[in-house]
Amino acid sequence: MTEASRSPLSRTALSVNLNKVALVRNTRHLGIPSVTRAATLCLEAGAHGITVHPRPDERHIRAHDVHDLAALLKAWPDCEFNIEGNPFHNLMGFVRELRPQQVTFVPDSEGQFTSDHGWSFPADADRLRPVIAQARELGVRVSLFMDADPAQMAAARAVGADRVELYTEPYAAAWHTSRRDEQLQRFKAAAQAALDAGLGVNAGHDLNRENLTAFVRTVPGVAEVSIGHALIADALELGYSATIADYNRCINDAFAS
Ligand SMILES: CC(=O)[C@@H](O)[C@H](O)COP(=O)(O)O
Ligand SMILES: NCC(=O)COP(=O)(O)O
Repeated sequence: MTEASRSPLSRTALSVNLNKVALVRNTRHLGIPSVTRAATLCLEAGAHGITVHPRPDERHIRAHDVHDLAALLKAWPDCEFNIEGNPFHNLMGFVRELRPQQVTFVPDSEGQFTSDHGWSFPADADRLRPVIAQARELGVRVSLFMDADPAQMAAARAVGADRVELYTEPYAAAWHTSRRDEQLQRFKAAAQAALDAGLGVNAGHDLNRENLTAFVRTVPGVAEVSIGHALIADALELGYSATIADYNRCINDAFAS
């Protein structure tokens, strides 16, 4: 995969979350499926980045995976490494040591089943400000995981964040219901408020091949989507190459006139 054949980054970047590859790997002591092999195949197929969420209980991504992926991504200078997690648990050590291109702060508790809400302002402002400053001083872009609430975006900017990641599960859950359009409008308003506040916009959680095109078409300025659960499930059936090609098609369809 050359820079010329990768979808141009002026469009929405696809960052592949590899948590679920590690989850399967961890059920045996055989090292398969390999997280680094999965990353290589996804990047070769045209993904723009790799995301991991090393939870404190190491149920899926383990500390060595984060180090291995950081080393691997050095060979892919046009691609980004995005590490997600709670900056008040285990995340900042990875940030200081590995300096990924992006870190996404997520307000999960230890042992949380999966991410299900964003930061809340003004409640979280004072504790977030110093950790955001630390990461940015290390040259790491900071994205805050946020519910799609337009009223929260200026506060996210005021604490120093570069981007927000809109938590898309409510949109994905509404996809097969009459609330789909209402959710799309809600995310559109939140993204516009973020852009107006000077923030970049990322999005993720339960995005899939059904709901991705409408999201990227309707919600303004989405710089990056991070997708794991559905994408890895698709890859079990289609293989990584065909799966990444189809997710990039979903994104490109959003920009087709
Ligand atoms: C922040 C976010 O939405 C994802 O990282 C999601 O939490 C995936 O984590 P799991 O794979 O552990 O569900
Ligand atoms: N930030 C969201 C992410 O990385 C993947 O979420 P999901 O697609 O596994 O729900």
